[in-house]
Amino acid sequence: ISTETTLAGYHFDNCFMNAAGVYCYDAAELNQVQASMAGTFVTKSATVMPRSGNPEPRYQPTRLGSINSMGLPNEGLPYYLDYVSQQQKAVPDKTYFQSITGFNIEEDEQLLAQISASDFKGVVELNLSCPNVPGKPQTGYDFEMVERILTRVFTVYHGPLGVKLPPYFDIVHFDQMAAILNQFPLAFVNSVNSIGNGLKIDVATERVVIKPKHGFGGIGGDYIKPTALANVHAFYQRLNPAIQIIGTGGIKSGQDAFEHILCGASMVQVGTALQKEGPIIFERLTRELQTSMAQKGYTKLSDFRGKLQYLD
Ligand SMILES: CC(C)(C)CCc1c(C(=O)O)[nH]c(=O)[nH]c1=O
Repeated sequence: ISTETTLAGYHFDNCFMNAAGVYCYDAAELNQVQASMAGTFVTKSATVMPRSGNPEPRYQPTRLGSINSMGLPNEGLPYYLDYVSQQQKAVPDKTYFQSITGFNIEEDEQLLAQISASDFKGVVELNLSCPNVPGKPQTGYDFEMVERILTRVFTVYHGPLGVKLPPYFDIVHFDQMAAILNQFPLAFVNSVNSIGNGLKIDVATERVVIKPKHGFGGIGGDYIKPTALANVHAFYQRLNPAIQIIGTGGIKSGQDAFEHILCGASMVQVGTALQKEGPIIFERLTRELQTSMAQKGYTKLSDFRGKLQYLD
């Protein structure tokens, strides 16, 4: 029974990997994912300049998941390009993901130009949950901006590239976003990023639990699995089949991964549960997915990928 997969034309021995932002800030963290049973890793979203991010506490685990307002702390794109370049030489038979996010179109273009000028041979994940013009919603919720960014991106960058999307909650938004995404030669769409601006309260102290943004932060974990599955399946139903889906959100068991793949995912990313359990989790998740598959007589992911059935 194999949990291998193919994405952007590359083969991966395992369909599990980290979600950007988790266990991917620096070499110390990335080495642990690289040494684990994960099929590959994605770096923390890199920006033009290194960033220290928001004041702590900025991440808190909760009983059912997590809340974070990290503020994009990262070492800057050159640091990650150097690390990936080392890994491409040390472990050449794997393909790596570089996440990036600019604060405007010019920065996106600058980041992609840096990647083109490097020896990077992997896959780019453009994080569209980044802030935009003040007073406007995050990029992923500003549809005209998404179209402008992707038009520019595919004019300047010609390697395999996908986008990390925030969750959508309205069928018309699935339709509108799919109509935009289908215009571009995207390798993949990764749904979902955390559900934005949730609030976790410590009732004993009657206080919020993270410092930035008066305690408001992105929500991950069990809370977001139904939304994640819906976004994965909505885009799987609507996108050109050449655009594959990465499923992220609420995966803490092999069964959760099975559900994402049943909805159409070709790769699954783990955030909150990885943060809690560490990279050893990939052994448990792989074993549990294989068990789910065995119980149903499946031997490979394509036996059931996207085969969610309806009641009609
Ligand atoms: C939320 C942003 C800081 C604008 C982007 C980076 C990011 C962060 C973060 O660095 O706070 N956290 C998430 O859960 N998802 C993200 O995409």
